[in-house]
Amino acid sequence: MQRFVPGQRWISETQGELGLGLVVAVDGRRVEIAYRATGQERIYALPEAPLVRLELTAGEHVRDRDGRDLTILSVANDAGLFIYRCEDVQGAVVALSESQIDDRLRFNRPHQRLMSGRLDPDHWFDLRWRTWLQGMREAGSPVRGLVGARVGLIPHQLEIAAEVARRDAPRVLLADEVGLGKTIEAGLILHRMLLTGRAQRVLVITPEPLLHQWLVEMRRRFNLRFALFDHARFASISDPNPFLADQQVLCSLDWIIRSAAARRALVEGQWDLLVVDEAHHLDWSQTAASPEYRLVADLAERTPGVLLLTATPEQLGRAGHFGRLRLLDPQRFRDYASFLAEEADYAPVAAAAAHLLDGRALGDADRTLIAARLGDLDGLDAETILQRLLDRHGTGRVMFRNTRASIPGFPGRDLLPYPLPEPDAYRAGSDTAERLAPERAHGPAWSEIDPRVDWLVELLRRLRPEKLLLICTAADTVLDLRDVLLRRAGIHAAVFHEEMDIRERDRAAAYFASAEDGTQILLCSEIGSEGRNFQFAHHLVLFDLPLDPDLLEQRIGRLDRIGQTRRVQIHVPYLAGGPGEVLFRWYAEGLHAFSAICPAAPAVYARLREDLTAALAHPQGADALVAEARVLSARINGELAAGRDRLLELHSHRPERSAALVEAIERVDADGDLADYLKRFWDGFGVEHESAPGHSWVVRPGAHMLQETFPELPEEGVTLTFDRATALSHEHWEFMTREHPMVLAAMELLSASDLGTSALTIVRDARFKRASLLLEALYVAECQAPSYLEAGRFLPPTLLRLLIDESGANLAETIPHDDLQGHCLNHNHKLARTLLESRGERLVSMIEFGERLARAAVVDLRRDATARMQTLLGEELDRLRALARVNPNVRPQEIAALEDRREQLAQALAKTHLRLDALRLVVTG
Ligand SMILES: Nc1ncnc2c1ncn2[C@@H]1O[C@H](COP(=O)(O)OP(=O)(O)OP(=O)(O)O)[C@@H](O)[C@H]1O
Repeated sequence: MQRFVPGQRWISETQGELGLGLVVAVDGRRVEIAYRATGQERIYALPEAPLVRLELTAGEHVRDRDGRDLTILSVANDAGLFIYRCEDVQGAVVALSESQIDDRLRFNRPHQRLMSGRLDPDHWFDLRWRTWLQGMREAGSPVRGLVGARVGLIPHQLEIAAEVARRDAPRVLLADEVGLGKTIEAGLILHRMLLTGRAQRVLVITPEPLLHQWLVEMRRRFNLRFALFDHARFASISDPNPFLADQQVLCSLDWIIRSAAARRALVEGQWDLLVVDEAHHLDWSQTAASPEYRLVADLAERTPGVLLLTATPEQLGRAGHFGRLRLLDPQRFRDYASFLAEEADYAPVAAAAAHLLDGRALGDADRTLIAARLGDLDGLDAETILQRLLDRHGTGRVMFRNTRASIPGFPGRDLLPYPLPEPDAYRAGSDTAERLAPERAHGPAWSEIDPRVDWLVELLRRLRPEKLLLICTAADTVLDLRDVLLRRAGIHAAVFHEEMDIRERDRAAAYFASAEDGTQILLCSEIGSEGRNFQFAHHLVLFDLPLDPDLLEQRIGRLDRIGQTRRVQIHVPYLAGGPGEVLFRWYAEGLHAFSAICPAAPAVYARLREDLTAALAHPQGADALVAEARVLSARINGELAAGRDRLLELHSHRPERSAALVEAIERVDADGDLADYLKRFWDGFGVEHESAPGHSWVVRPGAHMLQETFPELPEEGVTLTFDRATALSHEHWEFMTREHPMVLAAMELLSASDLGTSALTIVRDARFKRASLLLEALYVAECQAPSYLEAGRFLPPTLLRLLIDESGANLAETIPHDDLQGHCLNHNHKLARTLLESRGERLVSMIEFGERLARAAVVDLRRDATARMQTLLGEELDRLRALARVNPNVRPQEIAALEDRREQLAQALAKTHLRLDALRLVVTG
């Protein structure tokens, strides 16, 4: 009789699908086994329990409960438990008690199963084969991580994501203009990095009003479930560092700054990737840095990957911009004065490059200017010169900025000004600030005399039922407006301001968004002007105007963003004759900032700030101010358009590259294989599925499921679609791609199980000799390496299919898997046994033939993968080294990391090993 000891691992002889069992209790007559992978428990009577002990030997591969891949070096016995001495992928030696072995261990030994007559239906063997093919396709795909997101294929976003995610520890500033999809770009980058294992611990920090939107976007578009940390959650986790309890964390900068304990824990959070949204709030000057800045600097110092997001990188001036770049690379951006000098030095070169961009030849002066940077230009075509300039461009490698001008599809915007009489009470005795914001200077009674109130009531009536978003500076104005609208006109308004908590704000935004019973208007304080998505509305009311032009653009960007279907109507009421009119004219006639983005606005504002202040105080100076602003902004816009911004844009989006990405994703989308594959899967597991209207499927647990649950399938079922366009218009349906968690988990479930690892089929086909044997063997070559190395790029788990005949020849090339359809013998145990016993010896030698062939094939695979890796990383290294000589943006650590990566990959690929995954004996006749 076997001696059972708690902690030992056993396998059911008759129900292998239960998975790997763990002895949890034993007495003289019974043993209790828990099968944790399938959530089952069984009690067996002793002594005849139908169980086989799991005994691994040196050289075998195993995974522990923490997911570490280990190779067994030797085995010892400690009071009835096997203790395996193992080596992990980094070469460290560890001891592994058998009780700690991953419950989902693949303990299948296909030849033993086959020989002992434990057979599965053919369709499982078939599904195993298809699963490996799917996995190989995914692992080797150049668009891995970009396919599974529920996003439209917008070229500039895909290119930025592919470029950034490719880098070792990317540290970049994503600075596309407002509403062009920075959140989507960040999501794509982290989706790809998570999927390939390059990142596991991700921290996203946003301003508080954007928390929920991020949470929802990550879940809905990328299937990423972030844990939203606030004070309550932090306090409820008793771990020494509560952040370590979750891998993907979202929290607000506001909360972190308030809580010293949370700040300490956050900095110790061991993140792989840090994302900071609305990063222009991180204030820095040469003499001081804000607490927010200092916190992010601490985090950025300890985190390999950093993405900073801002639509208005220079909102708080050039120094602040430099400060943010410094967070990304403190060595490169060490000194503000040299940064400014370098930038100034660069402008004429970039202006010269603009000639090339326009297809014009370089004049002598421009040629000399560029040659001074690039060396001899003889023999170089325009494309090469531009390429080199891009590589050496000042902030090129760390900053990406796309502008609306380069992205088609925005419907445009119209300005609708409304001059209104300024009440006498506002004019008398008020200073400029008070006249500019009378609603804040005159107490709650302001709404009784302010003409903007009646105007608003009238506008709402006229536009009903169209929705309006109103933005003003202060929460008090929002509250006063809400009251007066209700009192005077019976209009209910939703409000959104900083004194509401996050749930109240989200509720208000949803109330406004609701098409059926939502409010017509949402009254927002400035807090609503950042990051939020309100593009379902087409009317924006600017109840007052901010002084900072970036803030104005943020406000307009709530509606003028991707997804807007109509021209945005910008309604601006202002009080005529006073500073309100001056400010309006400054934007409307000086900067033309309402009708389109004015890239020059921050620079013009910086230069004419004092003149603006003077004209606000003395409105008669407005004409001169507006004229000056018009000339200056035209000039600066012209310079920007002709000069370095076009280089930056080109660097941020190279159409030929992004077109290739779009095409590759479209090819994957169009491939119908996935639907067919999943249907087989669902059929096998007893999951019900039926097609439903509008390119959708309804999938739900069946009455006779193979196991209690199917991964990622809720009890009530789901509606899903394989079609991207449908998924975009039906956001509550699952978008099923090969990167969807259900697909990945199902594949993992099958390949980790025993299902389909041994089968026996009789195939009647005139092409084959009567009663001869063919052995279909599925081998998998696997390179076990730490996931950050992305060894799968060069050698994904690779399926080797062999079809061995009795003479030892491999017929796999001539007879494809799909040709071997027949009658499987899993229910005819008697015939199966007779066959296996009578042909046992032959079978053993066929297995040996197969083994030899597979080993030889692995040598080739290893060699080819290593050569591919050396070539690719060698080229990348050469390029980086060449670049580092001329562009200080290339960090020395980047080069060292790449060299190290190449070395580690070479070692890992050399250890690629072979595993027999499944066997099928085909009897022809
Ligand atoms: N590829 C895409 N497919 C579908 N929707 C998209 C795509 N890109 C962006 N959007 C939508 O367009 C809007 C703007 O995108 P996003 O919020 O990422 O822009 P942003 O640049 O971060 O904006 P802001 O500057 O306001 O912070 C969002 O509603 C987003 O969901």
